[in-house]
Amino acid sequence: MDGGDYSVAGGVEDVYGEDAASMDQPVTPWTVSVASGYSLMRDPRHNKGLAFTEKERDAHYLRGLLPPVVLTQELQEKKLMHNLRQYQVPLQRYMALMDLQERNERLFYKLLVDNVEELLPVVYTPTVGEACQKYGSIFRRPQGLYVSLKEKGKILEVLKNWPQRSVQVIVVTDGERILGLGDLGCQGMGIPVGKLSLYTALGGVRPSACLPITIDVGTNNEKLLNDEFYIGLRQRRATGQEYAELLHEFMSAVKQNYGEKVLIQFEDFANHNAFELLARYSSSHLVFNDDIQGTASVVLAGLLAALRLLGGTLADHRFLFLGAGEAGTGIAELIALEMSKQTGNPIEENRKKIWLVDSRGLIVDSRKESLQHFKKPWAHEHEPVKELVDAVKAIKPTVLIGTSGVGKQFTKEVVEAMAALNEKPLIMALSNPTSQAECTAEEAYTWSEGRAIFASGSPFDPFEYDGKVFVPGQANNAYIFPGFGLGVKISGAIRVHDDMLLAACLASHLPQPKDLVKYAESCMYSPKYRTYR
Ligand SMILES: O=C([O-])CC(=O)C(=O)O
Ligand SMILES: [Mg+2]
Repeated sequence: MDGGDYSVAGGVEDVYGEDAASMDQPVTPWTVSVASGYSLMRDPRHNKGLAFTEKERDAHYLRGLLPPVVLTQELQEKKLMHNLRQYQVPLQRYMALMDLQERNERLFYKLLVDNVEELLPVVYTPTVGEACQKYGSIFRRPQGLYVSLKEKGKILEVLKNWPQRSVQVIVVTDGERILGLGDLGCQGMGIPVGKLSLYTALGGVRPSACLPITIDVGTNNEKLLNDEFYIGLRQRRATGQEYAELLHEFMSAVKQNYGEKVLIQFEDFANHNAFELLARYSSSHLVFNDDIQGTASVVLAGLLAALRLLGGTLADHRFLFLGAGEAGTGIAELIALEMSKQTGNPIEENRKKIWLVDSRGLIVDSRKESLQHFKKPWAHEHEPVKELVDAVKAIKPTVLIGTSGVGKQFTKEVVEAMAALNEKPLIMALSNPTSQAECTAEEAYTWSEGRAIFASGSPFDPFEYDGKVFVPGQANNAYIFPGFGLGVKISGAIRVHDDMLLAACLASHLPQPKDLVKYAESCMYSPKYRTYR
């Protein structure tokens, strides 16, 4: 396939001329009719602000609606970055960026693409967590689609209210476990919105193909239930059959409305629903659970990279997790699977090298009866151990991974125990946002006397210890889902398999990807302004 062949496998045709593939051709700024004048300026998808050219101002009835100057997109970008940097409070930057997204979508993505490192922590973790907590107060224009219990029996109609027809990726949450912050109910919407902005900025999936959805079945968060600015249903969470029926109607309606090939990313569901939803719909829909599968791929990729520093193969190491939910068991299982690929040993054997601690202590066989099903494969033979630090001393792991959603659990004692056992202890504090990280970068480096290899879910600044600068790694599923999603879309896949996740962590093992890269690029959205005829 050469660069000029843009036939797309996944039913992902560039109807609105948004992709790099059609950059050189002028386009008609379609809304329902041709947008012009005032309405063109108010349409975030087509608005260019002061960058409308003289010709466009004449042709599209914009004369007088704008001051005389014509700016380049680059100058607009420079101005906006300057303005953003004036805000000291991250939430103010978040709100300014959301305003920009609603005003001038291409400029928003231009900023995001050109300043990823600086803006990722604003539109995404950790600031998005605070935004969700305060969503009711900072709420301006609604983003995404809200499906609540009120819409039961009418979900297909709700989907049809969404203005875009060519949706390719849906990120959906029910808000029950937003990052490590717990149940934020309907205010979880910030998460699908943030995730999908990365689908566009990092994965090149065009904005019109992205649909953020929040399913509101109530909340058990008392604070929100009593908050006069809360935006969701003011009732406790529906569970059991009522919950399952709403989700089933939703999943069926999505397939009916958007077809077999729409990618549905489950995000921040509570453990008790996440595993079940993934199992239930993975054979009938193109579904992907970011917290289970996305996190697992990124962490495995990180481990494989870290092995170059640690030495040995995966199977030579012992792993201890704090947290046995979606992320913990997802990562553990993918590690075991990769060990099997490498050694040929049965997966049951490999699981024995991986130990998990939950809120009740080390997961051991004597607890098996009372364990939730996703924890059972990790119940190995051992006497009960209550405290993490004792589990470290008993199991002697080379790798310690935090996925507990609870901050400050890797205490000085725990890190010191890891450092006493290992020349280079590998410590991953993956819970988000920063407040929930099991330890900070500074703590990991200091308490291990500069010997730890450290990665976290939320970003930490480089840290200087004993005259040496340590740059922490970030192991966040943001490093995989946008590219993974793009790959799924352009390959036309209709189901997600574990092998695809392994392939995503081992991308350097793929055959020469020269033409594939060209092809992928041609399918990717470009935030540069288009010329309007
Ligand atoms: O959103 C993030 O930063 C990573 C993630 O999926 C989570 O913490 O649930
Ligand atoms: Mg998540």
